[in-house]
Amino acid sequence: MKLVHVENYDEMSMQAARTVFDKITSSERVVLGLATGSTPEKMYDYLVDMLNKNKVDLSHVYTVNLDEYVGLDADHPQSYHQYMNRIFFDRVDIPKNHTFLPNGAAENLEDEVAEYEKLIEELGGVDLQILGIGRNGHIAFNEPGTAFDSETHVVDLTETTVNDNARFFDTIDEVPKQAISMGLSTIMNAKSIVMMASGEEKADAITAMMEGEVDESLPASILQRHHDVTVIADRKALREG
Ligand SMILES: N[C@@H]1[C@@H](O)[C@H](O)[C@@H](COP(=O)(O)O)O[C@@H]1O
Repeated sequence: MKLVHVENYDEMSMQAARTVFDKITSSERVVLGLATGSTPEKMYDYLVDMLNKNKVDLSHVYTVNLDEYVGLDADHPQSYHQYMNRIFFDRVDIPKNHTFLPNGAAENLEDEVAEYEKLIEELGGVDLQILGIGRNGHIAFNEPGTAFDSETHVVDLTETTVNDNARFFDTIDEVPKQAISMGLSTIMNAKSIVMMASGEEKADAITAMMEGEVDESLPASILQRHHDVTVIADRKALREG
């Protein structure tokens, strides 16, 4: 695991955006694994600026998102589909049929998770996976206790995660209690991984991920077994004062 120390959230975002930009502009074809949440927001802003300023042709770019809430239609303002449109897809020219998220409103969720896992394989796998990390060490929506060999699956969200995500919904009752998430083995299949972490609230998870036991109680700890993980973390997430 390579650790990139940065000063603050802004620098973390810029550093991550540069990594994605370099991957896009140095590849004939690239499959990006994309994340949601508040951490990657500024990374997308910087990346959009870089791509548009340099007039980069994006017809060779494919994207698959880590997760989507169950029970929200793709046009629900708080769905990750809409998050991605707002923050990225509506601002750059990646062909719309090259971008994929799980369908959280699928009739048959078990079919949906199997199809999504198959889609990722058919795309040739993820070349560069962007990750955030939850306070409890979850990645995507793989909560503590998720099997390391899990593929794309339906997950029950913990109270911590539901409460953390409540900020995006008007009432706690509206917050979805389940999600479709790439599994931990799905994530580990990515050729390269970049994790972003900013702020004191991520410090325990980051420390445990990098220095703790590789154990299913800390989903992110599986990343210690991956051959190419870069963690871009700011001083507060590293408790460097
Ligand atoms: N599914 C997302 C994760 O992908 C994200 O990493 C996590 C942390 O979110 P934030 O970056 O807002 O702290 O929240 C959610 O659980």
